[in-house]
Amino acid sequence: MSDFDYDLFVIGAGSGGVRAARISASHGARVAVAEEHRVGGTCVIRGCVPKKMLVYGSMFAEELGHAGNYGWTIEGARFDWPTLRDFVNRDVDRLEGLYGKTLESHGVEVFAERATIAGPNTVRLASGREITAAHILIAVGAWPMMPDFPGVEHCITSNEMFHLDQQPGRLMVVGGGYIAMEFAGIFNALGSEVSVVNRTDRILRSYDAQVVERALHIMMGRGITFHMNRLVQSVTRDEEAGCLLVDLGDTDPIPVDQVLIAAGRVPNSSGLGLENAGVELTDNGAIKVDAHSRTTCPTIYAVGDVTDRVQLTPVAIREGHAFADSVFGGNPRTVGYANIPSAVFTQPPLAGVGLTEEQARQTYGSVKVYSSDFRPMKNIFSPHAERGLYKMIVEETSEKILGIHMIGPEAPEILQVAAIALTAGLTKQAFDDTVALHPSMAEELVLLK
Ligand SMILES: Cc1cc2nc3c(=O)[nH]c(=O)nc-3n(C[C@H](O)[C@H](O)[C@H](O)COP(=O)(O)OP(=O)(O)OC[C@H]3O[C@@H](n4cnc5c(N)ncnc54)[C@H](O)[C@@H]3O)c2cc1C
Ligand SMILES: NC(=O)c1ccc[n+]([C@@H]2O[C@H](COP(=O)([O-])OP(=O)(O)OC[C@H]3O[C@@H](n4cnc5c(N)ncnc54)[C@H](O)[C@@H]3O)[C@@H](O)[C@H]2O)c1
Repeated sequence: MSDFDYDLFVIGAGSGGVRAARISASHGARVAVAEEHRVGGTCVIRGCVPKKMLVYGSMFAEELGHAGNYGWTIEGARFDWPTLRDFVNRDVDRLEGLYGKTLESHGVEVFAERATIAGPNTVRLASGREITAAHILIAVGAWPMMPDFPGVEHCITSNEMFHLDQQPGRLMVVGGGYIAMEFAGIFNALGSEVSVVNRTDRILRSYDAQVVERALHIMMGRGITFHMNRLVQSVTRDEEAGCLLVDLGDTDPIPVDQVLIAAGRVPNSSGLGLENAGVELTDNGAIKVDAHSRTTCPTIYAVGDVTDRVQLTPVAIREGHAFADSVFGGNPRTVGYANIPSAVFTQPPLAGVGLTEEQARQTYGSVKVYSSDFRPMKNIFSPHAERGLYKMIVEETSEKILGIHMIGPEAPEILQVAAIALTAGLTKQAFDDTVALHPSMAEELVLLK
């Protein structure tokens, strides 16, 4: 029995922290967790899960819009934001309960308050109580970055989007990344007038340029307005008109009802008392870690968004699991960051794994690109004549697959399975040898030319 109160104290009960706590406990460690907000963290409470549910809710608009072509008459269809919002938030409550139960059933003690580092083996709770642990894991996530312009206090972040009293009639989204595009898609589908302000002429920078070009074309076709190469100069509240006025510098101020800032998320590392244990930060405020997620203090580890390696839930979970296996399971291991699949849940969604065409050309000089540009059967009945695009980038001689990128209905579902091909190091031939499943959209992947 050690002299410490616990073998492990986890700060933050989000994706990384909950997994690390549960697995460490199952390896026999005595574990406690502090959570200052709600168990589940960003993904469950105000990220992936409620976001995806809003996407599902908003997709009814399109289905209902072309249901008539399939012979359905739907009378009196109308959308009510509070109903969707409350439904989603009830499910978030349910999931929060399940996460809490999982921790409880593994014997993990939960402190529902903020914790900071008081020393290499000591945390201090907001109540003032100090607790000691042989190891401390920092899993406090990231927080929305707010740009510095006059009136930014009138703007909201993705955190507030899940609790809006009313659906904004006019929504302006600032940023061109995942969060910006997903919320633009949701509220466009729900009938809001949506505009996007992006500081460059490129959105979704980490995705394949040709796929992104298609996404942009489709989003504009669906009525989203893009103000490219612009920065918000100021936001003022027009009390009389009951709206916000956004100044982009070169036009008359644009009246909107809400401004969503989606300009990236910064590691949640400030005010954590890291200096009390010699835990160092990188230049952008991320906690410095080695391949085993160990910080510059040997007893303190960090996983997930606070380390700013890849800000995705499955990555935080893997890092938390590898930490627990390494420190308490007698199985030291690291996380592989190659070929992480990801998706943007726009409408239609896009998804990708491996190198984009530009990255592959930069790395290999010359590569082969196979593609399929097709009209999904589902869209034949739709008012949108939108086309899907699938791309496979392969090494020139061996035809080993370097990347797969796609836009079209259900792209994330299809890409998750296709990503296995990169992990397994397959070549294009393996796809050619696979019989098509007809009629499906996924069959385009084994018919690429
Ligand atoms: C709108 C949105 C949509 C997203 N969609 C996706 C998606 O579709 N797919 C995907 O893979 N990823 C998505 N993400 C990213 C994903 O949510 C994060 O990568 C993931 O949650 C990171 O997990 P984490 O454990 O590092 O931190 P978090 O899940 O953020 O957990 C950190 C926890 O620590 C708590 N905390 C912070 N400081 C303290 C303290 N001092 N004391 C006690 N508790 C503290 C916080 O309250 C929080 O609960 C999305 C994010 C957002 C914002
Ligand atoms: N589907 C998913 O997997 C998903 C969904 C949402 C979020 N996430 C994760 O959360 C992270 C954060 O999402 P995000 O969309 O906030 O970040 P992001 O990094 O994807 O995009 C940030 C955007 O903000 C712009 N920007 C930066 N500074 C700005 C400024 N001062 N003014 C105006 N624009 C500015 C950038 O050019 C970029 O377009 C993502 O990196 C991602 O890993 C994932």
